[in-house]
This record gives sequence, structure tokens and C-alpha cells, in this order.
Amino acid sequence: MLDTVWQQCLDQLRSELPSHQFNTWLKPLGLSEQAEALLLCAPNRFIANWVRDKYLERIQVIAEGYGYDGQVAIEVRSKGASRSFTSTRSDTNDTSRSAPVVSVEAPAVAESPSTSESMPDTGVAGSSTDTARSVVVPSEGVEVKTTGSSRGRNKVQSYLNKAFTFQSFVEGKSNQLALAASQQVAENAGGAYNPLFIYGGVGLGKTHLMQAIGNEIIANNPTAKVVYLHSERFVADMVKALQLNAMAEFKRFYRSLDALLIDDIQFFAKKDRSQEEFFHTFNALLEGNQQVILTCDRFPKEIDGLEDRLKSRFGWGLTVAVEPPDLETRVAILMKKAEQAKVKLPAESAFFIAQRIRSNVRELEGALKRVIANAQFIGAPIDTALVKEALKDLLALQDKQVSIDNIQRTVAEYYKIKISDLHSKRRSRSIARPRQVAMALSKELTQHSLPEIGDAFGGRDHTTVLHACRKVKELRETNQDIREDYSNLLRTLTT
Ligand SMILES: Nc1ncnc2c1ncn2[C@@H]1O[C@H](COP(=O)(O)OP(=O)(O)OP(=O)(O)O)[C@@H](O)[C@H]1O
Repeated sequence: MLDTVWQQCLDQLRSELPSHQFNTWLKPLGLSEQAEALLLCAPNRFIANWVRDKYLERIQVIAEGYGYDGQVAIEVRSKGASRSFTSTRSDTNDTSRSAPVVSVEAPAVAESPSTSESMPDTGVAGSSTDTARSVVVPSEGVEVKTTGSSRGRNKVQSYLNKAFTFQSFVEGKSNQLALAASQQVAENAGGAYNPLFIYGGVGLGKTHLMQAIGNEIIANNPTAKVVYLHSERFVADMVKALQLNAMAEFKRFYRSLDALLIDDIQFFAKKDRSQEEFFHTFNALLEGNQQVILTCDRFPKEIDGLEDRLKSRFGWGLTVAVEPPDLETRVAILMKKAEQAKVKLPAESAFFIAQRIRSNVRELEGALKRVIANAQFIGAPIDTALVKEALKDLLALQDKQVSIDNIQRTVAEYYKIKISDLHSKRRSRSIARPRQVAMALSKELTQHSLPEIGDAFGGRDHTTVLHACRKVKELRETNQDIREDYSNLLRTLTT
């Protein structure tokens, strides 16, 4: 009976929540074996607390709807004590794991000039003076510097991008979970949430968050050995190490870290030998309570060409998504970036930019940089007229891309209906719903008035357009399919 009720709760929640939320918080839950009541078990404290705060009440209501009359509770899973309904590991994350080792030995390859000469590009090239050695991981400007006078026991520190901190990261609905998880990991590196897997589209702050964790680990612990690198660099270094017969050094270096941060691991796809090596490095780090943080442009299970055992292992810790920021967050990001650049950006201008640039934060930043450069060039303060002038090429291109015609074409293609259906009087759900979505997108993405939009949809009244906008807004909150359709269409039209 409890099994059935819990399965029903899961099915219901799956239909109510965006898939990334369901995957992150509900999928890892199991049902306690011993319990008479609906006692859920979470793989770690973080998930347990989050579910208790955000979802437990809803689970209680759903369970009661299926005839359950007890209390729903949640606890952290103890080993082997639950039956899982999903594919997650049942003995995940012993919360008693200790904090990372902080004093480390410098990699042996950095000690000997001959070794570093023999593998110049394995991520650990460097000179060997006694007082300060620099071990450069030549990707993304990452450098690991070792200092100290005695050979063999040197403190090692990596230089991450110092601008990527939690303080400079703007929180919004779209990144709330990922930020909270990252802060937890930074406070308890090598602890219960290992690996941390952050996924989401381009330019949404994955690297920023990952490096913020690295910076925080080092701020709390200046001797921690943290290395950030792009997955392509890991592959390139490994290939070099293989060619130069220097795999032992390669392994020793990576396995000696307190925290390994690898960006964009989708590039591991189809690189079998690198996956094999990474798999072993990854296991060694996890076993040693060393923190692993990974980013990817998609959910682990969706990476084609990645071994199943790696996909499954990536899910052992915590998997969190970052999504495109909403309008308020985009405005807040712009204000923050302007403040960092010590530039006065009127709220109205920030709002204008945020409304027009919606695809990702990198583009938003790029637009702001153009505006700032323009203002400095002509020596005038920023206002909306200046913004329009500075971004005019971009805006013109965008206007072309998000014309009502193009929206109709894209929506028709997406729902596999004819463009003429959108203009027609047909009222069947399969036509009326896409029509409403197309109207709402036209209102959101173009500067056209309601009557103009109505005209473009077979001469409809402006109240019909208004109704469509309201309906779609409501459906995006209650219906997962529409929510996903709308955000897919938005992405297609604005990137
Ligand atoms: N919430 C945020 N607050 C402040 N800055 C942000 C935020 N999100 C992203 N950024 C900024 O946007 C830029 C792009 O972010 P980042 O490089 O982290 O994206 P990404 O998700 O790693 O992209 P990619 O998949 O292309 O590597 C960075 O300059 C980063 O500082």
C-alpha cells in the first residue's frame, strides 16, 4: 500500500514539476523499509532539508488524496535502509565523510625540471626553483602555484578567476537551487554532495558558480589544492601524457587534488580512452573525500557517447540545473555588473536591455559592455536613447528574427500544424492552443500592440489576444507541457 501511494505521489509530482526539479529533488528519494508510515529517505541532508521545506506539504496532500491517512516524513537514508523507486544509488553519500585534506604535496612532476620538460603540456609544466614554483595548467589561464623552500611538501594553490565569486553572482528563481547547492559544497568540500553536477544551457553561470566554489574553498582554506580546467584540456593533457609515457605523473597530479573542477564535460563524449582515465581519477578522488565538480550543457543521462557507468556515477552526488534567468533577474544582473564596472545605469535602461536580450547572461553582459563603451566614447551618461543607439544593429537583427511572421512559422513547425491554421477560425484544442501560444510569444517578443497582433492572426479582436496572453501565463504555471513548449519556443526564437 505504501509503495503504491508513494509511486502515485511520484507520478503526480512528475507531472506538476519541471523535469530538472523533479530529477534533482524527488527522483533520489526512496521509501524507508522499516517504516509503517510514509517515511521518505533522502540520500543526503541537503536534499532532505530542501524537500522538507519545499515539497513535503504537497506530498502530504497528494498522499491523502490517494487514501493515506498518516503523516509523511523525511529522513536521511542510512545504508541499505530503503527501497528506491528510481535508478539512484542506495548507499549514496555517507554524511559522516570528513572534510578535505588541506596541506598537500606538490606534484612530483613540478619538482624535476627533466620531468616537466618531458611532459610540457600535461597540465603540470613548470620550473623548479626552490622558493617558488609555478605549475601552469595551460587551459583558461589556470595556474597552480607552489611555494615553499623544502622539496616535497609545498603548499599548492590554483588561480581561479577571482571575479567569479558568490558575492558577484545574482540569485534568481532560475539559479536558486544551483546556487544553494554550490554554497553547501563550498562549505563542506569533499563532504556529502560529491560530485556536484551543474548543468544548463550556454552562458547561464555554470562556470561562474563552479569557480565561486573553488574561490570559496581557497578563501576558507588557503592551502587547499583546487584545479579548474576545461574537459578538452583534460583530454589533451592525457593524450600528451600517453604519448610521452608520463601517465604515472598525470595520474599522480590529478589524484593529489583537494578539488577538481571540470567544465563542459559533454566534450568527453565519444572519447573512450579519456573517459576510462577520467573514470578512474574520479573514483580515486571520491574515495579520498576529494571534491569533484562538473558542469555540462545537459543532464548526465542525455549525454550521447558517454559510458553508462560514468553517467550513473555523475548522479551519485547532487545534480542541479541552471535555467535562463527571468526578466527581474536579468535586470538585477545588469545592475550588479554596472555597479562592478562603477557605471551608473538607470533602472529604465537596464529594464530595456533585459527585455530585449533574453537568451543568456553572457549576451546580456556583452550588450552592457557595448553600452558602456559607447557612453565612454561619446562622454555621455547612459540613458535609454543611448542604449538604443549602442545596440541598434543587434536590435535590428532581433526584430527581424522575432517578427510575428517568424513566430507563427516557428510555432506552426513546433506543433506540426499549418501556418494557415493559426489564421483560421478553427477552435479545436490542437489548433487553438498553439495559436494562443503564438499570440503570447508575439506579445512578449515584439513591440506590436494587441490590435496589431490580433490583425496578424486572421483579424482577431485585441481582447482575444489579451485572453490568450493570460491563459498562456496561467498554463505555464500549472501545466508542465505548456511550460516546456513555451520555453523551448522562446529559446528557439531568441538564440
Ligand atoms: N546569476 C549571475 N550573476 C552574475 N553573473 C552571471 C550570472 N550568471 C551568469 N553570469 C555571468 O555570465 C557570464 C557567462 O557565465 P558562465 O561562463 O558561467 O556561463 P556557462 O554556463 O559556464 O556557459 P558555457 O556553457 O558557455 O560555458 C559570466 O561572465 C558570468 O559571470
